[in-house]
Amino acid sequence: MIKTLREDFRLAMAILLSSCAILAIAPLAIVRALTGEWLLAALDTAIVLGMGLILYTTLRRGRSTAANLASAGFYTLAALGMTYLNPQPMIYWVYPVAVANFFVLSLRQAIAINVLIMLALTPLAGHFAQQLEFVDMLVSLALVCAFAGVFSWKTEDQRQQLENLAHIDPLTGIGNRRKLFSSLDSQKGKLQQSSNAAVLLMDIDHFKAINDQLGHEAGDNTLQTLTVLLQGRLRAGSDEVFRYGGEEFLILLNNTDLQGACNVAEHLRLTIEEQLEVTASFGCAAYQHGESWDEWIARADQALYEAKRAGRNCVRPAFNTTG
Ligand SMILES: Nc1nc2c(ncn2[C@@H]2O[C@H](COP(=O)(O)OP(=O)(O)OP(=O)(O)O)[C@@H](O)[C@H]2O)c(=O)[nH]1
Repeated sequence: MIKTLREDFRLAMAILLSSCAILAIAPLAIVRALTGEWLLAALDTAIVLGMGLILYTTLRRGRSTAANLASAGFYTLAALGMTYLNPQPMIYWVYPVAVANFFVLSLRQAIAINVLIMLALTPLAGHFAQQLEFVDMLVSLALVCAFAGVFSWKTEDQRQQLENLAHIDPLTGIGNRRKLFSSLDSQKGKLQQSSNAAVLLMDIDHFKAINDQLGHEAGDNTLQTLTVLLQGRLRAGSDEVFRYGGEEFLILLNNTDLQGACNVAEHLRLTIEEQLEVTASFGCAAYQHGESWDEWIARADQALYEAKRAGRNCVRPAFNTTG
């Protein structure tokens, strides 16, 4: 869960906001009950319970999109409800809510929900002593939304750039080892349920000789050409290729058993031999129920080692260690 929170900024924000809202509103509910403001006290209690429920389900599921929409919708409606009951002081709750929407929802969703908030506030114009006061409130709310929107858009843009830097290999433009593990984690349920996925670990043969004889740039070009070739031969949408190490690539094949994986590897091996000036060795391993990602890849690595030992330019399967 801690890892998910570190990686999912919006989920972390939703959890932080719900926790803060509960801590801030619970004492208000008690004070209002003690001073006899029963309606507001009941509404505060409903908000605390609702936020508590959302917090609990968000923490249990660890997924952001639906939980974030639910929590944003809930606290927005709560703030509007409070404002309708007691417009003058309660309208100040609309400001943090409008800002929070930009950090919990996508930019479009936040803009849409904040426009709806402004529209929902217009019937309250009559509660202000002067019309200008109400216009002031709407304009200041729009300004706060504009600043929060630009800030959250910029933050999201920078977060995306950082994520790309951390996950994409700059030479080949495909995912690196970190991206592989985050991709495996995101498909965890599917992979572990179907137990029908395989990895190919592929290593170029005698790659050092290419660097030594033709230069590092020629070596780089080979890696780029090979990447394009691999991408062109795999099933778009279901297979993924990652740069696992220097001249080592990992191919993740969904809905593929060991025999199918070996067939794909053999096809790739022949294509590389025909079209490039290098050859490659392959180790294949089908996912074995209950094993960790590291154990799965280690079996493919052992099979690759056997392919190298057998003379290179060949494919070797990793047999299951159980059953
Ligand atoms: N040009 C280039 N070379 C790289 C890159 N990353 C790793 N290498 C080189 O890849 C070579 C790998 O060499 P080795 O591990 O000895 O393997 P090999 O020569 O392919 O031999 P076998 O794997 O046993 O067939 C090293 O010379 C690395 O410097 C890269 O990004 N670009």
